[in-house]
Amino acid sequence: MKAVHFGAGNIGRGFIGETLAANDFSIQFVDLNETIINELNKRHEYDIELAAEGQQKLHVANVSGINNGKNPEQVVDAIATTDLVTTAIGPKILKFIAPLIAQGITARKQNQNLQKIDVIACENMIGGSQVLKEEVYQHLEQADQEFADQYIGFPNAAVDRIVPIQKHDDPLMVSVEPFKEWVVDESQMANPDLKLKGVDYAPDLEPYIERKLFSVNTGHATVAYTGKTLGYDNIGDAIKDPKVLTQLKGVLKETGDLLIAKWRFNRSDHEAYQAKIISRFENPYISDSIARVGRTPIRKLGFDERFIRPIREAKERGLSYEKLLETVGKIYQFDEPADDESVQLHQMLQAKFGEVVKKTTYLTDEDLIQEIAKQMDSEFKK
Ligand SMILES: NC(=O)c1ccc[n+]([C@@H]2O[C@H](COP(=O)([O-])OP(=O)(O)OC[C@H]3O[C@@H](n4cnc5c(N)ncnc54)[C@H](O)[C@@H]3O)[C@@H](O)[C@H]2O)c1
Ligand SMILES: O=P(O)(O)OC[C@@H](O)[C@@H](O)[C@H](O)[C@H](O)CO
Repeated sequence: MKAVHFGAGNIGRGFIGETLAANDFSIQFVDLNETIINELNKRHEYDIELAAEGQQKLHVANVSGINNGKNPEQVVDAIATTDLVTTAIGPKILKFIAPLIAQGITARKQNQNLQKIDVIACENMIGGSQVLKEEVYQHLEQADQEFADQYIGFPNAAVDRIVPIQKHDDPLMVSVEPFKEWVVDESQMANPDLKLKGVDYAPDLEPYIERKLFSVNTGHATVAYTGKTLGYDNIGDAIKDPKVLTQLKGVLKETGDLLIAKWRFNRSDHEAYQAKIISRFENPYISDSIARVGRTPIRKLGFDERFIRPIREAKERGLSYEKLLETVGKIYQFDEPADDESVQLHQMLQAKFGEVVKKTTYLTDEDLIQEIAKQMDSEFKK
């Protein structure tokens, strides 16, 4: 079996690669990073280290790389004959790889390749694969869209494993936490016969992606933004501060109450899920920077993202969202000169806070906009 995977970065090599290799796939990684691509083509293998006692090593073999900046035609050829396409490249990058995926689909039609395949976006976002589908369809003629409707699936997915930024002499080596969870929406698959071991298939992904995004990622971002305002640089140090831990627990209580009300999760199971998340953030074998976890703050303030969506839905249901709101106020203070969105956000702060809230969150609820603006004001006065 063959897979084409876009994004040979942390989660790409550290989780998707591991899973595909364990299912006997050969993997063609697509990336712009010349060093990584050259190493993949030189060695055709790499190691993963588990960030836990014993630091067990896992081996991934049968891999190669394509630089899509230099050899886009090789990516099209690879998609034309592959059994699966996956991505872990970042939500904002999906639209840039969509033309290549579209050309690959067109090539499959021209070659009369009627094997059904799925394209799975493994990004931290709601509806990632369907968003990618919309981008891909913009580059397909009507007849090619009809072909894709029949033979290409775009099932949404939720992927959970903490993989920090890597610092090793070996550029392919990747250290990952032992925990991992990958769930795919079975109802959206074109080829449901191809099931991977190590992946869960759900009839409806929404409860799983919301539980993951609004627990792991809302919680993680809360540690990052609260920790940053208190002068910390990494997650492990920040979470040791009782103020950060209290804020995290407060936020998880609010998203937990919402998730339980909305999806009927069992409360004690959900509390165990939350406790596990806190212990994962405390993992002493991982050094994860606040710069990484807080990256792209404007994206994280999005309408359907990890803070604004639970706030909107908690408000609709008359549930508390006070701690979420407090954390949102801190996001606007996130100052990371190497992060383009952080720099942009700071430039936006010249305008009235209400205007900044509208531009970043796309909220139209005036009361909520003013609540957030007031929170920003009080955070900036601290
Ligand atoms: N790291 C984690 O803990 C984790 C866990 C779950 C999900 N995710 C999600 O996975 C995605 C990737 O995150 P990551 O942490 O692995 O990031 P990363 O920066 O380590 O990896 C992204 C890779 O994409 C490549 N890339 C960027 N633009 C490209 C382009 N136009 N064409 C080809 N390659 C390009 C980069 O060179 C990089 O190797 C994000 O959506 C993230 O939210 C990350
Ligand atoms: O990747 P982001 O920027 O959406 O979020 C940063 C981290 O919270 C995230 O990468 C987590 O480590 C990951 O989602 C854990 O599964």
